[in-house]
Amino acid sequence: MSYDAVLPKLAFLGPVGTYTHQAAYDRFGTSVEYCEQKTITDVFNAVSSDAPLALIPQENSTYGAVIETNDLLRLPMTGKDIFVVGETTLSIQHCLLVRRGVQLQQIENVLSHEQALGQCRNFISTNIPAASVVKMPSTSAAAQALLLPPTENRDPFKCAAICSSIVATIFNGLEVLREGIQDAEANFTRFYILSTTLAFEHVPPPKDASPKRALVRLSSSGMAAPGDMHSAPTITQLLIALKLSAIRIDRRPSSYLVPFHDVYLVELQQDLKDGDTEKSLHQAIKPQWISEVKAGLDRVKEIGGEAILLGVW
Ligand SMILES: O=C(O)C(=O)Cc1ccccc1
Repeated sequence: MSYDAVLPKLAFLGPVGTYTHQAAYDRFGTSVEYCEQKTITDVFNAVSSDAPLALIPQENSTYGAVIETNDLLRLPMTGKDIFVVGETTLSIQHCLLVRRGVQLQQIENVLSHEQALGQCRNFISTNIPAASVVKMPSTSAAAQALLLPPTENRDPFKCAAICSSIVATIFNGLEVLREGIQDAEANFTRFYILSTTLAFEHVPPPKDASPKRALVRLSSSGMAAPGDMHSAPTITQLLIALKLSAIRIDRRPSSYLVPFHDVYLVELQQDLKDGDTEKSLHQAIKPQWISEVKAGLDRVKEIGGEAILLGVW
């Protein structure tokens, strides 16, 4: 009789060696089956009853929001339940990776994920100013592209990838030319853990306890025509009605055909109340926090706003 447990599947931005993969492994270790996806959108779309967990990058401490992630979260998730059920942060040190033997002065193209290219802007403009930057779906995919045969458009012996130094140990034939090339010494990326239900059980607790958080999507009513925008609730009115502490706000254009009609992705954090200690907050019961957030969303709806719960952790 076999006691092998069937592990839940976790979708991540692949191939192996991406920062998303490392962040996922730091949190989930061997408790899940890892399923690599080509893009952040593919990761999002992979979340299903077959793969109930996923990890996607959400923001970087130097380059800011991951737009692709915010744009996936801003759309009403019609017909599909995907919730943010946790967050995890990774310290990021980028390296410049090349085909073995390639020198800095030979590099004409620098390939990487948009975030990594943005986090190394000063390094590129100071050290390889003539190089063009090429956006790739992930840092590891950029490294893998260096191993492809030369084409009319791209000679891998004139290219470099920005990625984690771990990638040099995964793919043969590549070497690290420079290390620690990110513009800021302290460089962190925060990832969202996604799941099919708000109360998915297989998320290991974070190493450091943190207060309860939630992610909500707020907007004025999408039915407002351009002329009616003045009567629609403002972001200040929406936040006042919510009556919960907002710790981050990202603004993106809404999917409605009203120019400059925006949605706000608002991260909330549970407040300390009389008698609460930091410790009790960390141990706070999730259903109670969910009720507090839902009551806030109801208050937003009462003043004519749209409010949707995107996650609780
Ligand atoms: O491409 C990767 O490795 C990712 O996981 C996305 C990313 C890129 C750069 C910094 C953080 C996350």
